[in-house]
Amino acid sequence: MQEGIQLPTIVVVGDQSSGKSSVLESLAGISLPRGDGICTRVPLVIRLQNHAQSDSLLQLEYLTKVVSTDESNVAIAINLATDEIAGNGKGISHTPLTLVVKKNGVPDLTMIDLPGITRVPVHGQPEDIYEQISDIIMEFIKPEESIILNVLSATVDFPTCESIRMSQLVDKTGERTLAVVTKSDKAPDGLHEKVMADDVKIGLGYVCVRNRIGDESYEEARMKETKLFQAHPLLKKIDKSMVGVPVLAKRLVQIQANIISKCLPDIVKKINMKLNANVSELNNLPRKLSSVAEAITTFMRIVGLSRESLKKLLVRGEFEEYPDDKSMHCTARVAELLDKFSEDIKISSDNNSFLMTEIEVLEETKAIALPNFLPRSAFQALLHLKIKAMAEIPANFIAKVWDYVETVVIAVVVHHCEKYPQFQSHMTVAARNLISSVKEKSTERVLEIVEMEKLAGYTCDPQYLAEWKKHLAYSGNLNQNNSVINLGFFGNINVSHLMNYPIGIKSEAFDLKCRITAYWEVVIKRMVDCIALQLLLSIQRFANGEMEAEIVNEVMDMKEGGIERLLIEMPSVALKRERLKKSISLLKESRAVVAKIMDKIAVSDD
Ligand SMILES: Nc1nc2c(ncn2[C@@H]2O[C@H](COP(=O)(O)OP(=O)(O)OP(=O)(O)O)[C@@H](O)[C@H]2O)c(=O)[nH]1
Repeated sequence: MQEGIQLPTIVVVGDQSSGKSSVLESLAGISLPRGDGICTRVPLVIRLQNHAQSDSLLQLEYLTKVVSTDESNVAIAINLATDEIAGNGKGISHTPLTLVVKKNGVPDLTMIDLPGITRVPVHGQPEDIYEQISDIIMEFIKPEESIILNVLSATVDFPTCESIRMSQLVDKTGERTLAVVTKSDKAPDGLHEKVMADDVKIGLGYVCVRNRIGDESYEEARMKETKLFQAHPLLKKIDKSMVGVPVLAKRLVQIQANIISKCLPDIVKKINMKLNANVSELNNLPRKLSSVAEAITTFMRIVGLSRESLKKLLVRGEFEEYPDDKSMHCTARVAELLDKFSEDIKISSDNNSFLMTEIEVLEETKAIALPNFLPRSAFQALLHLKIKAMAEIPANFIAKVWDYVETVVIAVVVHHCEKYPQFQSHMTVAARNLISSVKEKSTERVLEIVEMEKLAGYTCDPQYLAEWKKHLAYSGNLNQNNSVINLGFFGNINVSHLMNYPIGIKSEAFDLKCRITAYWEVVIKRMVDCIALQLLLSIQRFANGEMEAEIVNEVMDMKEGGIERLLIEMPSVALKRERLKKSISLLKESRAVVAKIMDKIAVSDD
């Protein structure tokens, strides 16, 4: 039950003061707290065990305590324990109190006494006392394994009993409900008829009793009970199989044996399930490291595994460790980022009207010189403008790539540290530090590449001259008077805004445009190739060794306590391990006990 496995139990329910505790007292032959107000304020589990010695042994178990007591003090001890669990007032609690009674002659029974149901709160009780008690009762009578012992006072009309209404909610046909009618001595009139009519559908039948009254001894009470049902003119009509505490004890032992044997296979299944779940949870718990040597070996193994995974993902493009997680397929994702980068550079252009930027540049670079020479500085100025327009794109691309690599590295590290969370934070810190410095270096190199392009227009690629000539071939069309003219590579262009410019300026500007256009193609290709190779190199260096070295430095850092600090386990994990170990040993023990019982049943069935 401690492990949340429902065991078959006999749950005693009844309206307030119906005589529940008195019935249990009669069965156990010991005094329990009795009274006319609310007495039972917490679930009281009474475990009766017949034992051979004449001395009885009584023990109370609650919260984390085990308290020994004896027959004369048990009622007081129960009241004190109840006060401790539910407070001194009239409050109630779900926390159970267990009373173990080992006594000669008692039936082997385990029963749970629950607070009596009352609609009206008595002085000092919370307004919602009915709901609180109903909740407790429902919790215990709902499981199919529970047998409901419904205690009804002979003095009341059974259909009006709250306890009947509640047990009917969970056991409509009454097949797991047994009724005990108390106070038969107080209301003998019509009792025979009442139990025979069975208006409230009690599947397991009725047993009428007369409990101990006042200071009577149990023996005295039993004798008076026997006499009552034998001699009373009205009560003697009730069948003898339906009267008296001894009959009740016998019926309960029988019912308990039946439900236990019916529920055992299911209980075994539940124990096994719980056991398996706990064992696998224990196996999955972070491992405990007991020595520095073990910590170093484990650490180096994790570092090695992480490096291997990163090489596969970042360099070799092998994704068998993450077949379904596309975000971890790095070579492909980085290639996509590179494609996007190359697109972004290509579309970065100025917003001026056709040829206007070139004309403005020519205006500003004119000098006292021959007119048919294109000034070199004009091309240079135009090149600078183009580079300025795209200057941020390469650095942003590098940042994006390394941010992405960081998420992959962290995921890999976290995965390999799953069972050793004490390594995780150190490794992720090291990875982040390293990536940030690699990112910085990488950005510097890329900015250098951009800077280089500003130095001078140069290429040995023959494509430049070929493309320039191809574009320039349409230069003659600038002489046309049409507002839209065909300019080959540039398409059909509306040139009405150029009408007032002399043809010489227009031709020079177009020549400049053809040159820069042909050259820009070369620049983009060169830049993308160069940045891509540079990136590949830094990723490779990172995956091949830099990362490992950084992590080892971070973890071995003597100032921070070195590798020893990894031996310290998280308290929550240690607690969980302890709890699981305890639970596993308890479940194994229970499994052995249940197996023994089932063997006994099998033998007796044979
Ligand atoms: N005459 C007579 N009185 C009884 C009998 N059974 C119980 N009583 C009395 O009825 C009163 C209530 O009995 P309890 O056993 O305390 O009832 P309970 O249902 O356990 O009470 P709560 O747990 O407080 O709801 C006590 O004073 C008992 O002595 C009986 O068979 N005959």
